[in-house]
Amino acid sequence: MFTAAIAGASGYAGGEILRLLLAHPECQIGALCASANAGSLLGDHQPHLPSLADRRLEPTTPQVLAGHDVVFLALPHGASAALAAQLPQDVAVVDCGADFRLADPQAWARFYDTPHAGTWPYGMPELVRADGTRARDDLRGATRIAVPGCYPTAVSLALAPGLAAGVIDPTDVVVVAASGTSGAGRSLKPHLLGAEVMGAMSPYGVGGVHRHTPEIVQNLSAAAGAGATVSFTPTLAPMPRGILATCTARLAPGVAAESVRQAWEETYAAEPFVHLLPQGRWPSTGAVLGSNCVALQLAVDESAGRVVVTAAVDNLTKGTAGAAVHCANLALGLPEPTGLPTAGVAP
Ligand SMILES: NC(=O)C1=CN([C@@H]2O[C@H](COP(=O)(O)OP(=O)(O)OC[C@H]3O[C@@H](n4cnc5c(N)ncnc54)[C@H](OP(=O)(O)O)[C@@H]3O)[C@@H](O)[C@H]2O)C=CC1
Ligand SMILES: CC(=O)N[C@@H](CCC(=O)OP(=O)(O)O)C(=O)O
Repeated sequence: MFTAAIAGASGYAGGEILRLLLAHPECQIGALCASANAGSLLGDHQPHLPSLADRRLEPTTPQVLAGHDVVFLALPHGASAALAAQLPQDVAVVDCGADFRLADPQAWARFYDTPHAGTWPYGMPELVRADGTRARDDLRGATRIAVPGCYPTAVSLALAPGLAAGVIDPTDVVVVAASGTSGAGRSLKPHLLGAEVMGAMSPYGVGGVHRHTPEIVQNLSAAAGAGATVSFTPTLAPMPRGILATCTARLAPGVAAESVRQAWEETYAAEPFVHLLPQGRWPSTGAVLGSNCVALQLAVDESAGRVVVTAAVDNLTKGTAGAAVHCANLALGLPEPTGLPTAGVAP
């Protein structure tokens, strides 16, 4: 058994971590923390978690969080570093924010307005790298882990196999992805007013300025073993959760179209949470809601000379909380799939 504290328990990511931990056979849920909402009941914020409704939220302090085996941080960017620095090194800290995801301080400075906090092992276990290792190799027994962003999860798992196998060109990657509105968190944002979001799709962060761009570049470069160039355009879709990423890359010279799929089949054959769908069936956000899986499909567009890979994830499950629990399992030496759902909620 392990004990877990959750900072950010009143938010979307914190709520999803709690939903998963309630079904985790090895977890005992400890302190639940918030900021402005400290003192209120969890049931005021997470009505879908009735068994925890009467738990009172505590202030987010190192004293409250220490004394647990695992601390999940689901806080706004910039809030994790000071807190983590005051937690004992033997506590496994799993951070859902961006603070420790990027290795390059200059890339951080171009996209974020807080000082670069540092770099922790990157919590995308299935990510394959050019040297054949996977990111999980850095996560077993780790006590500090940076959980990936939701778009980088979909895009990196979609393209890494082809890059690592050299069948697609890392210098010409184009991604357009649609996200549900929960990706933006719970706090009020004018562009997310219901009347404006419902019934409309719109792009944002256009022109290479979205802060997930350097994280995607970092992952695709690690997979390719060479610098990747990525044009990434996010769009907002009228749905509460889910991401559908359409990723295309130029077919590498001399690669036969019919040999392309093999790279994905071999990379993910033994991965419980990455599903390359049978040929002809395409991913849908509706099929992965509440599940810790990414669904993938690919096709070769021979007239354009490009490989098209589509990925669907639930931004709050595989895209955040599921990855966080998966990482905690690795940190604690538990079987990786413990407590994690592969079944979604449909329709
Ligand atoms: N939503 C998503 O799909 C994804 C989110 N993430 C990351 O997870 C983190 C949380 O996101 P999300 O749950 O969506 O955000 P929310 O806005 O829904 O929740 C934020 C939580 O953090 C608490 N909080 C705010 N400021 C502080 C502070 N200074 N100190 C302590 N606690 C604080 C809030 O408490 P209170 O209610 O008291 O204000 C609330 O519990 C972010 O870093 C986000 O980038 C990562 C991938 C995907
Ligand atoms: C729809 C929407 O607004 N999505 C968020 C992504 C949230 C997320 O995954 O990422 P972080 O952990 O890096 O914040 C955005 O585009 O900023």
